[in-house]
Amino acid sequence: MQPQQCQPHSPPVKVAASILNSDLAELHSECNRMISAGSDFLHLDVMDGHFVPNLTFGHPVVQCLRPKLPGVLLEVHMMVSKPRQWVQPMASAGANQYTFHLEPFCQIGSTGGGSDSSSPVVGNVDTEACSECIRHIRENRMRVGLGISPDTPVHLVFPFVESVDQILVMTVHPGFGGQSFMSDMMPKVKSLRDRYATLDIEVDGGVTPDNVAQCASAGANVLVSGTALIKSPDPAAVVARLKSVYKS
Ligand SMILES: O=C(CO)[C@@H](O)[C@H](O)COP(=O)(O)O
Ligand SMILES: [Fe+2]
Repeated sequence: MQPQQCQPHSPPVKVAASILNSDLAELHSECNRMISAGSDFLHLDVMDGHFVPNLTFGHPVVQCLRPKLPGVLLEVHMMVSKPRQWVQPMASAGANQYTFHLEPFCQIGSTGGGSDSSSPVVGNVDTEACSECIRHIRENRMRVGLGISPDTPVHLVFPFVESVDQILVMTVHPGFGGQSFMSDMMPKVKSLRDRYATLDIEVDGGVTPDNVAQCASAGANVLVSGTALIKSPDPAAVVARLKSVYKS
């Protein structure tokens, strides 16, 4: 595969394994398997059944995993309607990065799309409440990620970029692993990279070696991959293929 021309000066590529579709009965060993395969960190998808129509796990699971994964960065992807509520419990449990969504701080418009609150947003962001959540995450000594669902315009995160560590552009409608990658999210990624040369830009949902070139050329440098890694007989080869497009 020809090295993909990716954006100049982008920060280094990182692969985060999403364990959502792993054998949750063997979660600890699945996490170790993903780290041994070369994943840079773990992406734990927390869902509350309100923000998205699915329910997964919360801070008690993080608390159990933490001592068994020394030195591993744990990102919690908070697909929850009240992101501020879980900041302190997750920090106490040992999460290192708290990635929450903008949508709970927005006036949800009736613009079709999904029926849950992760569905389309027409704007009117409660800037102060979102900024306060960011401050609260910082006070709890975690890295800050801010995510947008597919129907949320990218410009809504611009006011927050300088105060967070990472912006997450969802490339599926949040709620489930194993969905198909949404290529039409790449203009959002490019719009962010064109403005913010050193920002960590994360893509999450359906990312595989078959579509990673699009992510690289748009400017994403943090790749969340779940099914493509978890279900592979050789996850190390998948990690290598994901990273290979970034080698100049
Ligand atoms: O947040 C989500 C889904 O809501 C993602 O983290 C997916 O769980 C990633 O899994 P794949 O789409 O790569 O299988
Ligand atoms: Fe996720």
